[in-house]
Amino acid sequence: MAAKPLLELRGIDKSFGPVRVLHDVSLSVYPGEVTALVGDNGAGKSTLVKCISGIYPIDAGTVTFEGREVAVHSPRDAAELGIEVVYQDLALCDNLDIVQNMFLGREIRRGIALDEPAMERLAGETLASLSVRSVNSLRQLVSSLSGGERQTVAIAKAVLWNSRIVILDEPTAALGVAQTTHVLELVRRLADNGLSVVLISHNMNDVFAVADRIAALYLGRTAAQVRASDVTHAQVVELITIGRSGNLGLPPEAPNDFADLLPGAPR
Ligand SMILES: Nc1ncnc2c1ncn2[C@@H]1O[C@H](COP(=O)(O)OP(=O)(O)OP(=O)(O)O)[C@@H](O)[C@H]1O
Repeated sequence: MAAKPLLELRGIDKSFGPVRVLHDVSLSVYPGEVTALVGDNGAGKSTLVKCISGIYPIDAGTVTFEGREVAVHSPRDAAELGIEVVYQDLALCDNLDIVQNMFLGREIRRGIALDEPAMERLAGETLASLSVRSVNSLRQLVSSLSGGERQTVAIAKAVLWNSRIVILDEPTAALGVAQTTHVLELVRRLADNGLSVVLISHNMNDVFAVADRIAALYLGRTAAQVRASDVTHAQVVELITIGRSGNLGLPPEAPNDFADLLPGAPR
């Protein structure tokens, strides 16, 4: 596993008017790893992701990408860094087919016409590189796909655009058991291919099935960022519900960032 984070957030604050939603949040995202971002409803996960993806400006804090401080002022800035977010509901257009969805807004042209064969080839290659065999035809309308296939196409779309960091917002929330397994396998494969994956999830089984690292938010603060292999389900539930876990081996008064000093954390 790589020792240096690809993306590092430090001291992130974000308020909406008088409501302070993120306070001094830290997050480190490593290449080749799945980082699960967990927290109760309203903990600030979506807001943090919107800050990372340039939708919301941060009020304070630093964002470092490959060791260099960056300013992400817009989704375009984020896309240029290779940060792609796959939202559960908004990821695809039902009335378009798989190829059209994967190239929406970034179509390949040949003269004034769309280069359909090139787009079809690239879409097919991307799906194949992710070992996706479940879609019958690249020209199938997305409305005819199952929930799991839709997530697969949405994730493949992010990969197609040379993403370095793929942020998945509850990708299995609407899926049954078998489809959840497929999507989690795909998530793991993305990381094994060297991408950084951030997985927002409320499902501890999913988290422990694929995550290398778990970042927990509690009431807009970082409760801890730990290796998944160093914690139990019960400890993560404590981090989510009361903001700390007495059994993490941290001194009781330690600031949450000390979680980085847990055994196995990168130095
Ligand atoms: N645009 C906004 N204006 C004011 N408050 C907001 C805004 N967006 C989010 N909030 C508040 O910020 C807090 C964090 O919300 P956020 O959606 O980031 O949490 P979350 O962890 O993603 O929750 P969930 O798991 O329910 O999606 C909530 O109290 C929410 O009401």
